[in-house]
Formats: sequence, C-alpha cells, structure tokens
Amino acid sequence: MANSSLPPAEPGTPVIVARGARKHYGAVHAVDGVDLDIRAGELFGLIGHNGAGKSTLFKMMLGLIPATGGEIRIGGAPVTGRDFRAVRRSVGYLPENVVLYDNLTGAETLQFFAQLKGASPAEIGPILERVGLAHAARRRVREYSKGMRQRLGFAQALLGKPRLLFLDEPTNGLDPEAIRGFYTTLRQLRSEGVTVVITSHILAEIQERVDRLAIMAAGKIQATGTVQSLREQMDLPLSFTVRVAPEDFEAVRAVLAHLEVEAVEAHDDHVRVQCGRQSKMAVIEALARLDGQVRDLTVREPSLEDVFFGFAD
Ligand SMILES: Nc1ncnc2c1ncn2[C@@H]1O[C@H](COP(=O)(O)OP(=O)(O)OP(=O)(O)O)[C@@H](O)[C@H]1O
Repeated sequence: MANSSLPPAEPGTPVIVARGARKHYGAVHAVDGVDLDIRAGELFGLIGHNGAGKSTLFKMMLGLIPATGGEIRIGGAPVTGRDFRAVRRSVGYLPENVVLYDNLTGAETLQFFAQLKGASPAEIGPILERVGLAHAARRRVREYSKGMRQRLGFAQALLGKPRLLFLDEPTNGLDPEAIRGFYTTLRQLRSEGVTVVITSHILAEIQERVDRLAIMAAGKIQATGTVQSLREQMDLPLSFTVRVAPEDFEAVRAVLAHLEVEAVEAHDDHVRVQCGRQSKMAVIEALARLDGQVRDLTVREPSLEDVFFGFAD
C-alpha cells in the first residue's frame, strides 16, 4: 500500500489544483498565471516548446521553488505550507537532468535515495525489476548507457510508493522498445491509483498514451483536454486519402462537388481530400456511392503536432 500522507482520492477528483500560479524571474515570466486541475488516477501530459515553463511549473508543484503569485495545492495542501512536507513523501519526481553518482552501483544509488526519502530498502529489488535494471544492479553507474541512467532516475522516483509522480522528459534517451515498456509501467501504476504528470517533446509518443494533456506556451496554459477534444477545439481539417485509378479521379471530384470540402488534389493513385469535421460523414457517404471505383479509404485526424502548432505558435 502507498504512504498515507497523500490520501487516496476518488478517481477523477482534482488532486493538483493551480490557480493563477506565477513565477517571474525579473522580466522573464516563466510561469504566467496558470490554472490547472489534474485529476486523481490520470496520466496527464504537459507539452510545450523549450522554455515554455514546464520544468518551472513542475518545480512549483513540488514546492521546490516559491511562486511569485497564485496558489498550487496538492491533495488540498498548499505546496508552500507546512502540511505539504507530509504530502511530499507520497510524491515521486524525475527531474529533467537527474543527478547520479558515477561511483555508486545502481542498487547503491537507490539505497542512497531510499535513505533520503525514508523508503524501505526492501523496495529496491522490485523497483529495479520493474524498470528493467535488475541485471545491472551491481554495475557502477559510470558504465550505464544513457537509457539505463534514465531508467535509474525513474527508479528513484518510484521509491516510497508515491501516489503522485512528476516525470520531466522521462523518455529522453530511451529507445522505442524501452519507451513502450516505460508506458506499460505507467499504465500499471495508473491502475494502482497513481496519478502521473509527464512532460515530453515527442508529441507522437505522447498523443496515444495520455488521458489528458495541457499545451503550455510562454508561461501560460493555452489549452487543456483529451487529444480528441483539443483537435475539436482547434477545428483543423480532416484529411482523406481515396485510392482510385486515375481514370476515376473526375468521378471523385463530381460526387464531392456540392459538399463543403476545402481541397481535392489528384496524386498518382489516389485523391487527397481535405474537409472540416462537420462534413466528414457527408464525404464518406458520397464516396460510398463510388463503390467499385474506390479501392480504399483512409481518414487522417490532425496529429497532436498539428494541434500543438495551432495552439502554441
Ligand atoms: N532560475 C532561473 N532564472 C532565470 N530564468 C529562469 C530560471 N529557470 C528558468 N528560467 C527561464 O524561465 C523560462 C521557462 O523555463 P523552463 O525551464 O521552465 O522551460 P521548459 O518548458 O521546461 O523548457 P525545456 O523544454 O527546454 O526544458 C525560460 O525562459 C528560462 O530561461
């Protein structure tokens, strides 16, 4: 069971609440009036350009740097207040650049962090197993690859059975297989009731994996929601690829002629159609009339990258 200092919350109830959170460094408004509700048991993504303010917001949420203004509460406790010390024990944090000691082995590293956190040394073996480092437990960190160091950083964040995890760029340096394994572990943690907040620059990686996300730019949250709801908010066009023989290109144009479509372009063996979401079903119905001529049809939703540039630029 997890520590009781951050009490288990009903899934869906806000566990992190930010209201007007600000951090100014002189003229640099690193975090500039952030309102955010992160719910218990969700896998929440925070994305933004370099310098958008993500790491600063993380550190504020952890109570590591004082705010210039506004308030952040975790489990109801203001992160700058006395009660937060107890809550902090149920929070795991993987900083963007985790500091590791080259002369220690993986197991010794976790012993060191376990002491700092007041976590039981009995957790170390299972955690090393969980992050896929059991085989390297007795090797010195000096000999670790970048991906192994990152796994060890993740392992230290898991000490103390946190109910809330802040992971700043956790997949930095991981290969595709390791990234897949990492997200499997996150889903297991979520099923155990852990709330996970993660930042990443790799939008393709995050878009299918988080429950909700926030897009941050210039210290502000520009949009929050599921990937699908952000797509709908941005109202970017859908893209159809209609595979037809060149002699049928005109037939495609003809059935679409009276519909609201933004573009119809002929390519080697297909026609590319762009339309607003509201026209999607009408376009599908029209193309279905070309049964026999249309060989295949794919509909592409805007990617998170498309949505991101819409909100963050
Ligand atoms: N200690 C500091 N003193 C002065 N400015 C700072 C400090 N920490 C951060 N900043 C500035 O605040 C802004 C936000 O930085 P932050 O590291 O939070 O961005 P980020 O979104 O995490 O970026 P990245 O994706 O590159 O990690 C930047 O302009 C940065 O230069």
